[in-house]
Amino acid sequence: MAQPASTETIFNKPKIELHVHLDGAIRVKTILDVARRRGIVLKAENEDQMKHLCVVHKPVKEFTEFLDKFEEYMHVIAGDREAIKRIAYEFVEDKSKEGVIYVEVRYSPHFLANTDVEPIPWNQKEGDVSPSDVVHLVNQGLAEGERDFNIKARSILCCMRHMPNWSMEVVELCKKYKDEGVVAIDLAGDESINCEAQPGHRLAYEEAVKCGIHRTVHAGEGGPSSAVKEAVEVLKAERIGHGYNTLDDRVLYKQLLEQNMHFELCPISSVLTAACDPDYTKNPVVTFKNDKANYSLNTDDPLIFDSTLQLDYRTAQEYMGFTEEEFERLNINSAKSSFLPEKEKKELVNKLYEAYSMVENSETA
Ligand SMILES: O=c1[nH]cnc2c1ncn2[C@@H]1O[C@H](CO)[C@@H](O)[C@H]1O
Repeated sequence: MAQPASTETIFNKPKIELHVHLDGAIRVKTILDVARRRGIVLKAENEDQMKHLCVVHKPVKEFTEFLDKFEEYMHVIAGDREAIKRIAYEFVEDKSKEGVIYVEVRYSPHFLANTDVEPIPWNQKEGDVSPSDVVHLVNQGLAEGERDFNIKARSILCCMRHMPNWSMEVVELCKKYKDEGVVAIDLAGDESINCEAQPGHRLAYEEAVKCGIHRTVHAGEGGPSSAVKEAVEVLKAERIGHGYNTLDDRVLYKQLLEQNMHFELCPISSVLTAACDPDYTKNPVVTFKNDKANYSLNTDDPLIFDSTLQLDYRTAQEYMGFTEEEFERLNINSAKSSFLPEKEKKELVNKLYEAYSMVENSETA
């Protein structure tokens, strides 16, 4: 994989990030600290060794090879109240250092729980941290981070493709914690195993529509364009996670461009998960940009890709022809496509106009 040559800071201005997994954005040091405190023996003794276990350096052969990386460390954090709160807090600090002023972070509450979850994930013993406790702990960590680092952080709860039985609980948690910063539901995991959404997912998304919970869906990343169509038409997705393979269906793509559908694009992730061609100049992100689509640029899983938002922006600039103007345009579109209530969204958009010294103009996007 080509690595950008320059080290200068690209687009050193306020940014929005809409697609990043909390459990794919944990500090390596934190994994080691928590393992030590809990007496969990890892295959790694230091940060370098741990990084070696968690990081995908070149495009994987199978998407599952990427998802398997989570197995290296999730059992360390899951079921531990202090650790769950800590990763959320540290996440906000890391994002503030990257110049992000608004972030929507996503995770599966079930993946971090050790009770009231069937099956209990990561070979954990039963404990006392339920999916609901997880959401409350993450909310606390994010709120403390917001206060200390002066950025706004909201969260999205993930259903998992292979666990349709969890999805109704996920939407119930979205409802329960609406006032604590949970803004939407997502469907993540391996699309290729289970491309058509199971009834459990469909029912959860119907409930989300009914209750005014915002919706995004991972689709058209490893899966085909039909998964994107289903996400939009059946699951009523308001944004698409990744969506690269939408481009295979020109009619659908044109329709989504006309609808101003927001695509949550993740350049480095798209190459390392082998969703896209390893040659960045041929990446679908270039087409979305050239067509002036509505999209965001995101890290997805910075721990696993050993990346930062800066690296995604630099890659976009060096290999995909991104300009300062395009970075501004896409961030304004990202703010407009955020799942914030209208008033807060407007404030966020205005903050960007101000930071970019632009006059508000509804034609800009
Ligand atoms: O790029 C991705 N595509 C699909 N699923 C993903 C991706 N990155 C992470 N996860 C999955 O979402 C879960 C909740 O955060 C993660 O545990 C991982 O299994």
